[in-house]
Amino acid sequence: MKVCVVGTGYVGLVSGVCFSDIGHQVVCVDNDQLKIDKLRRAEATIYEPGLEELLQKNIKQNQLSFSKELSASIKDAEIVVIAVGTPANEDGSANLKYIEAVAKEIGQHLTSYKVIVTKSTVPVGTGQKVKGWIKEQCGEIPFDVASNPEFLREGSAIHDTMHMERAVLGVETEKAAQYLKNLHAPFNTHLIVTDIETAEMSKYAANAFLATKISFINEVANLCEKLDADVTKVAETMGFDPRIGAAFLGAGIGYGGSCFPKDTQAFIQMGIEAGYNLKIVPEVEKVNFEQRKRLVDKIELAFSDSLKGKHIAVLGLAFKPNTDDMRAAPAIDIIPMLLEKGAKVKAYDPVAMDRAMKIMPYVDTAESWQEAVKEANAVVILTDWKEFKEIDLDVLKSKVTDPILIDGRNVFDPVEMREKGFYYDSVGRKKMSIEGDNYESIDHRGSGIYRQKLS
Ligand SMILES: NC(=O)c1ccc[n+]([C@@H]2O[C@H](COP(=O)([O-])OP(=O)(O)OC[C@H]3O[C@@H](n4cnc5c(N)ncnc54)[C@H](O)[C@@H]3O)[C@@H](O)[C@H]2O)c1
Ligand SMILES: O=c1ccn([C@@H]2O[C@H](COP(=O)(O)OP(=O)(O)O[C@H]3O[C@H](CO)[C@@H](O)[C@H](O)[C@H]3O)[C@@H](O)[C@H]2O)c(=O)[nH]1
Repeated sequence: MKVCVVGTGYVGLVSGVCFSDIGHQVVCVDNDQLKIDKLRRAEATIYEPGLEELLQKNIKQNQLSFSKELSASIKDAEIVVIAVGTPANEDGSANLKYIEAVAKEIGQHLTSYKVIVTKSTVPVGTGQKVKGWIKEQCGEIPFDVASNPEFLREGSAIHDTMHMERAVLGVETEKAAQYLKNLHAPFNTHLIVTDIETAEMSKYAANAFLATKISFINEVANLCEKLDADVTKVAETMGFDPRIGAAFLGAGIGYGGSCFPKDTQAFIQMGIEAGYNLKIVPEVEKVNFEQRKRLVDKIELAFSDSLKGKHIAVLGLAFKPNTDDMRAAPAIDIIPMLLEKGAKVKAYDPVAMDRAMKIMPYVDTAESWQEAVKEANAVVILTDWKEFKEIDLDVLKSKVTDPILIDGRNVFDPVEMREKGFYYDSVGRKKMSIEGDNYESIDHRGSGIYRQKLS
C-alpha cells in the first residue's frame, strides 16, 4: 500500500521504516528540516537497535523516502498515519496542538479518499476532533479517520513492531477496517477491530496497568526491606503464575520515559474531565516518585556523616537501556537531589551523554565508566545497561576510593558483592555490609534500616 507517515520521531520513524520493510511504499514527513536531511542520508536520528540498517536497506530499494512537504507526500497515499508528539499540558492533560496542526494541514491538501490514522497516544474523543479538523478544511472530499495506537517500547522498537503481539484498529467504516487490515497483513498479528473510542482507551489502559505493576512491585520491595525478604525472588515466584505474568515486576527507581509518566497523568486528567476520578493511578504516580527519593536516602545512609563533598559516580542516565532517550529519566530527578546535598557527581552513559548534557549541562561527565568511578566515594547505578552488568568488580574496586555501590536497578548479586568486599545496597533485597572492615552490619528490622560506620 502507499503510506504517508507524519512525524518521524521514535514512533513515526520506526513505523515508517517497518512498514516499508514489509513491502509498503512509504514516505515519512517531518517539519524538522535537519531531521529530514539526516534521514535522507540514511542516518538514524535516534539510537534504536537495528534501525539504521533497515533505514539504509529500504531507502536503497526505493521503498522509503523522506520529505518536509506534507502536501506532495499525501497526494498518492492511501493511508496517512499521524505520529506527532502529544506532550503534557501543565495540568497533565495531553496537548493536542501538533495533532490539530497536522490534521488541518492534511485537510487543506486532501484531494481524494484516504484513511487518516492517529497512531499518537491521544485521549478518548480525539478521533472525532481529528475528523472535525480535517473536514473543516476539505469540505466534501471523502475520508475516514481511524485510531491505531502504538505499543512499541524504545530500545526494542524494531523488534516490537515486526513481531507485534496485536494491533488495535479503531474504525467507523468497513472500508477503513479493510485498509488497516491490509496495512497490517504482512505482520501476521492478532487484529482487534473496534470503534475509535475503545482503541484510544486501550492505549491508556495498557500503559496505566504496566505502570501500576511497576509501582506495585516497588511497594512490595519497600516492605521486603523492612522485613528482610528478597523482592527479586518474590517477583520470580509471582511471575510464574500466568494470571500475573513475569514481565514488569522489576523493582527499582521507578519508571521514566516519554510515555508512562505523561500517559498516567493524561489518564487521570481524562477521568477528571469525564466526571470519574481514578483512584489507583494517582497512587501509582506517588509511589513512583518516592522510589527516586528512597534511592537518594540509601546513598546518604551509606555515609555516616553527610554527602557534602563526596564524589558520587552515576552510571546510567537514559530512562532505560538501549536508548538515548532522556525524557523523564530518573537521573533527571536523582542527580539534582545529590547535588543539592553537596555531593560531587560524575556521570556516564553509553549512549545518552549528548542528550543528557542538553538537559543537565551543569553535571560533570566522564567518557567511560572507568573514568567516572575513579576515586569515587560511591558508585550509583541508575540504568541497567549490559555494559554495567558486565563490570569486572575487582577492577571497579581497584579504582574507587570507597567500595560502596548503590544499585537502583538490582543489577548485581548481593552475596557476590559482599564476597568482593563492597558495601552494597539495592532495592528490596538484603543490604550487604563489608565484613571485617570498619562497617558494622546492617539492621533492616524494627525501627527501620540503619547503618553506622565504626571508628
Ligand atoms: N516514544 C515511544 O516509545 C512511544 C510509543 C508509543 C506511543 N508513543 C506516542 O506516539 C506519539 C509520538 O511520540 P514520539 O516519541 O515518536 O514523539 P517525538 O517527539 O519523538 O516525535 C514527534 C515528531 O513529530 C514531528 N512533528 C511535530 N509537528 C509536526 C508537523 N506539524 N508536521 C510534521 N512533523 C511534525 C516532530 O518534529 C518530531 O520529529 C506520542 O503521542 C507518544 O505518546 C510513543
Ligand atoms: O519491570 C520493570 C519494567 C520497566 N521499568 C521501567 O519502566 C520504564 C518504561 O519501560 P518500558 O515500558 O520498557 O519502555 P517504554 O519505551 O517507555 O515503553 C512503554 O511506553 C510506550 C509508550 O506508550 C508503550 O508503547 C510501551 O508498550 C510501554 O512498555 C523504564 O524507565 C523502565 O526502567 C521498571 O522500572 N521495571
